[in-house]
Amino acid sequence: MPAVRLADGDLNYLLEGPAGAPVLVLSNSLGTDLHMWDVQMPALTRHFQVLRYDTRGHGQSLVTEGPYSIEQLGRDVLALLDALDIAKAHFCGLSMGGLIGQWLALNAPERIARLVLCNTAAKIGAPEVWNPRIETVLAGGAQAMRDLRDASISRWFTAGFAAAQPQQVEPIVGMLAQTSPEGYAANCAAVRDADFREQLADIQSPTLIVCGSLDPVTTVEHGRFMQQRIEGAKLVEFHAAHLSNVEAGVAFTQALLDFLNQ
Ligand SMILES: O=C(O)CC1=CCC(=O)O1
Repeated sequence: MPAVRLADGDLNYLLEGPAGAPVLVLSNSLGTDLHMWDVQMPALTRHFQVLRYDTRGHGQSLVTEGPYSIEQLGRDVLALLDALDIAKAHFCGLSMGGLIGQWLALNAPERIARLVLCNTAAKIGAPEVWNPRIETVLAGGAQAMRDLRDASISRWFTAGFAAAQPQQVEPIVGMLAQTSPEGYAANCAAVRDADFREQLADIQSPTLIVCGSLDPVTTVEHGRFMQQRIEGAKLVEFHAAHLSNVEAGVAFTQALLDFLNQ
């Protein structure tokens, strides 16, 4: 797979779709990789050059010493755009990817055309959630990553979807088992430390907020909080848990296309 050389390692990416089409960047959630977007790709690449990448600490990308920060992960995206000579792009991020999207829209607004914030919040969870998880994976390594499986499935998918669609669920949870414990812990710290609640009103990019009505992590209320503060933001809600792009696949992709093609 292609990679861009950063100062401290290689960032893995895929760029697919017709040359000359507008660029859409897709940013993964914690414990997944760029293949979390596979279900969206056939439809999106009819309209866009889709640039998806493995966030630092995930997939085939560099794993450097943690803790990371959302600013660091946002600067990785800017380095990726610079390396590929992309001046401006649409950005769609889910959960941690949505935190990266908020940082980019606030700190590099000239690079972001339209912004899609999926299953995310201005602040996700509390240190009491993140610190024990960080300690557990750093102490337990690969086995601890495998042990996250059941709890992760129950946050990421509704019970009905997980039971009915194992062929969709298994590849995603497989990404978690493949994630470096050090990378995962470093990204948990980035999520723990991010808080955009006081800055949301400064976001100027046209914004779509996507929520899962059964998301136990980043709730519809978190989505409405963002919508109330980002001028003109639209909100759509799907019957889904945290990974709404997988669980509500077709409807999610259509909402994304409707918004980006406006
Ligand atoms: O804890 C989870 O697995 C859900 C989550 C929080 C941030 C993120 O990207 O995913």
